[in-house]
Amino acid sequence: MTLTSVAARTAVRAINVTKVYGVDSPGATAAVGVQALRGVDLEIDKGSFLAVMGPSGSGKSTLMHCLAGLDRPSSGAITLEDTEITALSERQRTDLRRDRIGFVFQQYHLLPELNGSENILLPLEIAGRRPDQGWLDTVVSALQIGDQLSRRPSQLSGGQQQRIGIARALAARPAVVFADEPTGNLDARSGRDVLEFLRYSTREFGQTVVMVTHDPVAASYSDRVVLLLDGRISGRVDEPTPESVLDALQNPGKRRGR
Ligand SMILES: Nc1ncnc2c1ncn2[C@@H]1O[C@H](COP(=O)(O)OP(=O)(O)OP(=O)(O)O)[C@@H](O)[C@H]1O
Repeated sequence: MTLTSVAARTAVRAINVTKVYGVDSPGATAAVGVQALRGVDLEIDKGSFLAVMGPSGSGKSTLMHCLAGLDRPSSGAITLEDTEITALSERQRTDLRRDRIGFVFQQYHLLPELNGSENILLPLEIAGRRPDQGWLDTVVSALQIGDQLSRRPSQLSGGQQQRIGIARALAARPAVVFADEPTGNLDARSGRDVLEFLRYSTREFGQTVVMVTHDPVAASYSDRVVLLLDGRISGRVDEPTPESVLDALQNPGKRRGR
C-alpha cells in the first residue's frame, strides 16, 4: 500500500500526541503540570465509527478536543484528512472546525429561541455558507425529524432535540463528527435511536464518527473502541459487543479483535 492510499482512507491521524495542562504560565515546567495525554498514536479510517472510553480523568475529553482542533497538544502531530491541524494558527483552526468538523453534545446545546430548522442551519449561516437542500432533506428524512423542524427545543423530547443536534452537526457535511456522550441524557430507547443513526451515517453517508462514552452498550454500536488509561491508549476492541467492552475495561492492556 502506498502512502497516498493510506492518507486517502484516513480521516484523522494522531502521532505521539501529548498534552500537559498548567505549564503555560511563565517559569512553569512539565514537572508541575498535569500530564493528560502521554503519547497517543491513533488512526481513524474514513467512514468508521470510533468510540473512546476510559475512566474519569483518563484523557478522553482532552484527546477529543485535540483531535477536533479545539485545543492544541503540547507535542505531536494531528492530521485531519490532508491538513496537519497542529501546524495551523488559532484562526485557521477556528475556520477548520467551522468548515470540516461537526459536534454533538450531551446537553444538545440548541438555542431555545430558534426552531429546529433554524438551529440546524445556524452554523452554516454563521459561516456564510449556502445550505445544500438535497443533502439536508436526506439527513432530515433519515433522522425522521421532518415534523419537528418548526418546533422550538422546549416543545421537543430529549431524543428529538438530540436528533436536531445531529442534523446540525451533519449539515455542512463535515469530515468528522465528534460526539461527546451523545446519549448521556437520553432514555434507553431514544439513546438506541441516536446510536443507530450515528452508525447508519457511517454506512450510508460514509460519515466518520468519533464518540466519547462511558457506556459499554453505546460503545458496542461502534466499529472500534479505544480505551484510555492515564493518558495512554491501554487497549482496543474491534467489532465490540457490550461484553467484550466490559471485559476490556476490567482487564486493561489485553489485546483483542483482529
Ligand atoms: N483545563 C485543564 N487544566 C488542568 N488540568 C486539566 C484540564 N482539563 C483536564 N485536566 C486534567 O487532565 C486529565 C484528563 O482530563 P480529561 O477531562 O481529558 O479526562 P476524561 O477522561 O475526559 O474525564 P471525564 O470522564 O471525567 O470527563 C485529568 O487529570 C484532568 O483533571
